Amino acid sequence: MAAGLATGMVTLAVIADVLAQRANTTGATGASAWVRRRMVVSALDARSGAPELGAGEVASRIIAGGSACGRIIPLVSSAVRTVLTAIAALALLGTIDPLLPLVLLVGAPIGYAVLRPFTRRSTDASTAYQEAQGRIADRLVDALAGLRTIRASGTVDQEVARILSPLPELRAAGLRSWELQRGLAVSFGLLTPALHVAVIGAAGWALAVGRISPGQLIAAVGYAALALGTVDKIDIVVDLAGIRAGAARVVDFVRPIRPAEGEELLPSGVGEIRFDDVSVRRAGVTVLDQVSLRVAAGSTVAIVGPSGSGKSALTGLLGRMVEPDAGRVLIDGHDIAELTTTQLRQAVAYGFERPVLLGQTVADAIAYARPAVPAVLESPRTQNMDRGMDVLLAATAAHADEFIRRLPLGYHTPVVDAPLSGGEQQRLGLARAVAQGARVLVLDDATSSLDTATEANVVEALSDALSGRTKLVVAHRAATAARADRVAWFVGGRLLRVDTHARLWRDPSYRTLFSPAADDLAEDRTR
Ligand SMILES: Nc1ncnc2c1ncn2[C@@H]1O[C@H](COP(=O)(O)OP(=O)(O)OP(=O)(O)O)[C@@H](O)[C@H]1O
Repeated sequence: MAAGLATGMVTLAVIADVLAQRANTTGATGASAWVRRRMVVSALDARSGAPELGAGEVASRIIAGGSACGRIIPLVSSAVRTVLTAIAALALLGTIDPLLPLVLLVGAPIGYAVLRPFTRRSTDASTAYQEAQGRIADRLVDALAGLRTIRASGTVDQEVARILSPLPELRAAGLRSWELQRGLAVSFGLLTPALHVAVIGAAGWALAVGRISPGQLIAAVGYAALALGTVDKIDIVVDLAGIRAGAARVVDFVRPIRPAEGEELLPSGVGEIRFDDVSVRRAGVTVLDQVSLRVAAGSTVAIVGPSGSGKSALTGLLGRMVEPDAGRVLIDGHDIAELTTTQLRQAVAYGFERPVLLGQTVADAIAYARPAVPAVLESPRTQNMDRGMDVLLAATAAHADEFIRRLPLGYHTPVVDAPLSGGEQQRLGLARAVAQGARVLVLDDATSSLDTATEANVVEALSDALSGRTKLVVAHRAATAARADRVAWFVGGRLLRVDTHARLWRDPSYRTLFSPAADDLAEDRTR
């Protein structure tokens, strides 16, 4: 009976071995690809609610977390194989004399007592190691983003020291891991031969008293070696600690995304916006406090306020880049929390102060956020023609067409090869927002790099191209606020007043929001 059990166990171990080989190839790569994909989505999609981390930390979590999760399947199959082999060896020992496996099992509580603190401490050391790695990556990414400042300030050495300052923590965590592993190897290195000697002793005694034959003694020595061979697989436990640390950093990052995605289009609408009693709190700070604001369809509302008053938070709510802690945001009566990404992109377009241009060519960068027309409705050829026309019209509206045509390959110039000034980048960002064709346009300081004359031209051309669309414009220049139908004035996250620029201008504290040069211009316009 025990021999049958042992044969079954050995067979299972062989099957587990075969499965492990497969798991190593397909399962592991598939699992890490799946986890990395989920992490990338979480990193890019504001709706995931993933913690806001630095770019380097995100990259390091995606790399380490993905590989940790990919190692889980082979590790589990290897652990199963090891346990089955041990059980089979113990069963075979039992067929010789039931006393012999009992001698070996005496070592089990000792092994457990050594392993338990090891896994906890080793996981802590792996976490500390991965955190230090993330901090270094974060600082490096920051420094690369500010390369011009570092070079201009001549602070390369200082930056190198700052980037590498977590190195001692990294080293300490690495050393701690090695020390723990060494300690474990020593403990098991002593335990294994001690148990082997104990089994041989017990088998020798059994031979002496006539319980077993000399042949069985030789077999018992072999089975005991087989059972104890599994103890040598402590690298499984070491690996497990690293995987636990990496997986914890994945679980913390990957959250379910809501709502369900779909391609259903938003029913047509005029672009009325309503912020209903919206509050936003971040890190214990009230960024927006019970804000209620209605923006009539087709109108332009300027958002003004001192630095840090919540202007970007308010505009970020519309594109769900900022999630409200209380209240609702509605576009044409639809709660934006319920919209799919496609519907939201159909409804809201952004022009940023420092737009990042994504896409291969300049034309791609302009068409980047333009929703694709479902293929069933239009042929690829018509789609290409429409795209080309939309790009051209958008570039013209943003006063970008002229400088784009001067680029080496015009609209086909690769973005990386396009030498663009800050103002030109802003105009491409505006063109991208126009090409998106959304009913609501948010301009967050999107014309700040343009000189006053160019800004006036761009704004005029944009109002023609975007007439009828609702606009929310973060304004730092009085001239921009003066052009809006109404101005929403924010102070410390609260909406202080909503009125026309001309009426607000009578308030001296309102005038202090704008620079004196712009004041003169605005005053001229309001007269
Ligand atoms: N994720 C966050 N964690 C902590 N504080 C935040 C967060 N986001 C915004 N804040 C704080 O909320 C306040 C409002 O920020 P916001 O960017 O909306 O201001 P703003 O009016 O657009 O300022 P500026 O004109 O300088 O761009 C600031 O004090 C900012 O530090």
